Amino acid sequence: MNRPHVVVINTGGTIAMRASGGKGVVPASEPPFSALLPHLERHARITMDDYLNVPSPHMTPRHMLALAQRVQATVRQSDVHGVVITHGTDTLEETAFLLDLVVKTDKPIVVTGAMRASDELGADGPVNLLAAVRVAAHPESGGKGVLVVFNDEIHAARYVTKTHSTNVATFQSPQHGPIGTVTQADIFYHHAPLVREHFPAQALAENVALVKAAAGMDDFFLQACADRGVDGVVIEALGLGNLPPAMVPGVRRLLAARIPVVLVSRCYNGMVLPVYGYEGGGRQLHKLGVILSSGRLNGQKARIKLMVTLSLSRDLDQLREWFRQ
Ligand SMILES: NC(=O)C[C@H](N)C(=O)O
Repeated sequence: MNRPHVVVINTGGTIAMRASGGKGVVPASEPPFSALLPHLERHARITMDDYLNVPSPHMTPRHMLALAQRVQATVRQSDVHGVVITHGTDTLEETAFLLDLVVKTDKPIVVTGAMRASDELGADGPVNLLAAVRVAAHPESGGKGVLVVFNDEIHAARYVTKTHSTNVATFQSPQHGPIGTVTQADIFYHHAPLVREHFPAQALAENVALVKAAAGMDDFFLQACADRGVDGVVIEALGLGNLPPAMVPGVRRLLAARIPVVLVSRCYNGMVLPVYGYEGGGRQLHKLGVILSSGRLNGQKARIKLMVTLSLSRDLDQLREWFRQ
């Protein structure tokens, strides 16, 4: 049988950690995947690429961009059918979304990980890796953007988020649900994401801050962003895109310094819109020049998108257009 060639790029995370050494859960000296190879090889010809072995809180935008370049080079190889990336779950959605924005290909790119260390009872890494390889090898997995496979579900990188700090069903797409299901027999897609974007970023504007709004907050963090001269700021605003009035002076200062400010909602469903006209309301912020991200991205993903897009343009109208999706 001519099996598809799938390259597995390992970057670390709990899937590659051990819990039993008395030091807490820490990276294993070697990714523990060799015992799984016979199972994976039933579905694809596997090449293992042990690229990094870091906890995902140690991942930086620089690591993510270097990974994107590695994935791009891998999918350029004509004999490669798809790529699987193993990754820590804490920042998995950020890496997956960056790959979604930057890598240009219709070949399947699948990101997975685990919630339990490799030597824990009920470790979910092996079954997640097997499912990810099966998805990457499947003929219907191409052209859907970067996929996140976890707990037998297939999610679009754009919409998936880590929702639980311990549960193996942590990855969910709150607004749209999974796009497919992995079963013992086959893989089934239910729908496909309509929004796909590509930004040919060669570098990132790394200095983008993420600030969360809460009742009664003032502009302390926004002033600190202006003092530091950050590249941009994403604010997780209240509801439909509103801020406490005491945050507005900080917003004005950032905009006067031509530092782009992007607004998303701290609600995990819905979007921000220029509706409320009161002080700090989304309509006022929009008029001031704040970019309202109508694309339903959460804060951490909007931050990744601003890092990517700012590397291509600092024009506010252009950025506003890009943040419509
Ligand atoms: N489940 C995990 O992978 C969490 C871990 N802290 C990481 O992101 O590396």
